[in-house]
Amino acid sequence: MVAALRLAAVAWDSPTAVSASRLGRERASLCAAARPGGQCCARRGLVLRCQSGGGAAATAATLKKGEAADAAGFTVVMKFGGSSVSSAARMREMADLILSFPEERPVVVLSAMGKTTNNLLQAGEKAVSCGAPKASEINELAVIKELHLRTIDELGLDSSIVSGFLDELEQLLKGVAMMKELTLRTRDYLVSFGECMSTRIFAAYLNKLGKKARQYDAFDLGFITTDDFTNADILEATYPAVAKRLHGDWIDDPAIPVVTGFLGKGWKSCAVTTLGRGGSDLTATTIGKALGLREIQVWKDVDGVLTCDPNIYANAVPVPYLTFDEAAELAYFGAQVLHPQSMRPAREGGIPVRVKNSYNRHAPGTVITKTRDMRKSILTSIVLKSNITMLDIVSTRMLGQYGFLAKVFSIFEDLGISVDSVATSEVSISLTLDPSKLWSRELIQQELDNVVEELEKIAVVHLLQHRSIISLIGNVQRSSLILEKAFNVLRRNGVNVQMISQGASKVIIPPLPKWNELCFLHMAK
Ligand SMILES: Nc1ncnc2c1ncn2[C@@H]1O[C@H](COP(=O)(O)OP(=O)(O)O)[C@@H](O)[C@H]1O
Ligand SMILES: N[C@@H](CC(=O)OP(=O)(O)O)C(=O)O
Repeated sequence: MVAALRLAAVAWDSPTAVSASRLGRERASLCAAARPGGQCCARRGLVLRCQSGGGAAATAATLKKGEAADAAGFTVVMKFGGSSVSSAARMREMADLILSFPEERPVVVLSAMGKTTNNLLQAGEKAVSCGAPKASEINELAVIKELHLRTIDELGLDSSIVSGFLDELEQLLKGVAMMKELTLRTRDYLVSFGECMSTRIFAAYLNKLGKKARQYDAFDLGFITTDDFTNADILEATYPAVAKRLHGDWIDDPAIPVVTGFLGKGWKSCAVTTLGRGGSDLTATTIGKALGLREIQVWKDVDGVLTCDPNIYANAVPVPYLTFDEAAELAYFGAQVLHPQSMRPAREGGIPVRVKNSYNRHAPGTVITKTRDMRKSILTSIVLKSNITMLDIVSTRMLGQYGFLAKVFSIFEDLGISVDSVATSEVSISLTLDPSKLWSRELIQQELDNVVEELEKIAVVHLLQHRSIISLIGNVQRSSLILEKAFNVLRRNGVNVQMISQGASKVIIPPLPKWNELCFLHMAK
């Protein structure tokens, strides 16, 4: 069972018309890419080379589990997050870690170094208002340059591996400053520099160590996505395309693939897309499914998935086993440790996911599989999601019950806003909104105003902001025990629950308003 406490969700998005094509043409340039044998590959500008129908070489069938290991020699995906590749020292350790498993034939997936993605986003925000002459002086740009050049230097590599990217990045920020806007599309292109650089550095370093490696940009490898910039979904064509390319390259010239996490190519726009924050986990599980590998390893900076966020409760301990459903609920309801969509390919491919600590490689970590023995399990994990927006919608009975529910959800569909958790009675609905679908602060209020205005045509609406959701993920067979304990704690702490729901997956409990008024307690299996 899973339980979650939600207080309030706030997120925003800018549907600003994409007007980056000129910028794209201006910025499209060729940058050196570290490849075995010193070859260079072309880096795309905002618009990538596109194939008809978005199918992108999707001719091979996805390999069944185990087939790829025989055919191409790959056995596992090893994904290293930003904290695992944050410096030259960390990159050395990760190379050593990979080489310490000589029996494995890994596909390596990397995130951007350290906080690079955050720095790129901040640099972009600053560029919008700083004016073109000042764009080169943005502090985050200097931090990014310094980190990558220092890493290259400390690893004894050639600065040309990243210098083209750094020049292009500066140009791009000047372009943003000139345009005075940062569209979602440009934002994705901007953050792609992080993964493009980290993978090139790491592949070059492995090559320097004599371990043949080949760098891949996911958007060239076959990751085809929807055109939902900043939060794109992976399309089915990705699996056969990725399998065909990795397999074919291995047969031609065996080398460890080092793939950019987080990135894809929009099937209509052919532009760089990103899979949402933390999306490299999804890249890893997608490759695992595409190649039918034995295991997907996700290397983090903690000893696996913990009983709760260690930043909230320092004594959190690792959870040894989870099911895909539990892990997905946990991630969806706010645990930062895994990307919410990342379990789907692993579940579909039946490939175990192991969450490991790159700072403590011998710790067993968490193994995530389809099923597990739940007999001794009570409460597995607690997740907090803050800054939740909640709506209480009470029917004015102008429509019948069916008509009322249908109308409410069609309003959300029309406005493109995702609903997170729902509790209903005959004449009312309480629901929380998914913050990840909303991006810009101004727009969120505008969008909320639109929702409320539409809903008020058929209902009395109360908008509650700055709520939180506590999700309790646990054994639904023990739900009464879990809820008894949870409510005792909440009562003792003066927290009033405003909404309760249990996920259909039967692994979660949910949200609360401010800390002393729980708006919703969600429970899932
Ligand atoms: N339930 C949880 N279990 C483990 N880590 C959690 C949990 N909730 C939040 N976290 C945070 O997630 C971080 C690990 O994920 P992440 O930052 O994505 O690592 P990386 O960037 O290296 O992939 C931890 O450092 C921890 O602070
Ligand atoms: N670099 C991206 C993608 C990612 O997955 O990062 P990490 O693995 O460090 O969470 C981000 O920061 O969102």
